[in-house]
Amino acid sequence: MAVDTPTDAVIGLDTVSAVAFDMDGVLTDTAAVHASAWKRAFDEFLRERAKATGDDARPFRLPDDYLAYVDGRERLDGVRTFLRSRGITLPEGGAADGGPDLGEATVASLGERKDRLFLEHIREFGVARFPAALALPRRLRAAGARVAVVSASRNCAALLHAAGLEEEFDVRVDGNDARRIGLPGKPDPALFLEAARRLDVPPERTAVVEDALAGVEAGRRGGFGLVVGVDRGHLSAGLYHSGAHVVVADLAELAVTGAAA
Ligand SMILES: O=P(O)(O)OC[C@H]1O[C@@H](O)[C@H](O)[C@@H](O)[C@@H]1O
Repeated sequence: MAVDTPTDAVIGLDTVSAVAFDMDGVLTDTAAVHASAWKRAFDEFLRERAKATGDDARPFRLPDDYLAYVDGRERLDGVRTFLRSRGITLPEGGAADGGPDLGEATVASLGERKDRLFLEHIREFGVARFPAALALPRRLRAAGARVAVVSASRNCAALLHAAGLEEEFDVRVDGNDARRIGLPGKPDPALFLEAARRLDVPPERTAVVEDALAGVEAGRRGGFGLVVGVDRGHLSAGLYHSGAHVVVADLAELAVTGAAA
């Protein structure tokens, strides 16, 4: 992806009139919770597999494996993409498939194991939102812009509720919609395009705000008017490389100018 000259950290409502926000790592402080649940699920599987086959048991690396193969992707797509990076293919399995037993390990059972670990953590510790996660959508709506939340997660509605953000968006497109309507996950732009369609604003007049490389790539491939990368770690160069027009460390850095028609 070509790297443009970075633009200012400004959402100008003369050029865009809607903003689509990713959730995990952008609005809610949950990217690290996903990452550690993935690590526990994959490491257990890799250890068991190595015991049985003598194969490579290198653990899931944080943050590299998470950022490259799992972050922003739909749950089962994350399982497949990481396993592929280790040359491992598993049967798909199904909803009733479970059990951490090596003989029964499937794409679905690994995804379910991770989801159990993720939800255990959320139940125990709750969901924190970033301070500007409330202020920025409110500021945008007050200026006449429409706002959406777009997440690969099937837990999106529950997390928005737990973070006190469920009333703050005009439109939500999440992992359950993706499954129901058959939309491909990020880095495909389908989820963001669906949000723009529901907002009734063309992509070129919609901004995307994303922390994941796959999500930034989706925004750029979808022809969105402004793609903002949110760098919560040391990912700035990667976000620009994936197509971000501008990268900020937090939503609070984004200024809003003008008013939507
Ligand atoms: O397993 P869930 O809650 O449906 O989430 C799917 C994915 O959702 C994304 O938002 C996260 O970046 C990923 O880490 C996560 O795996």
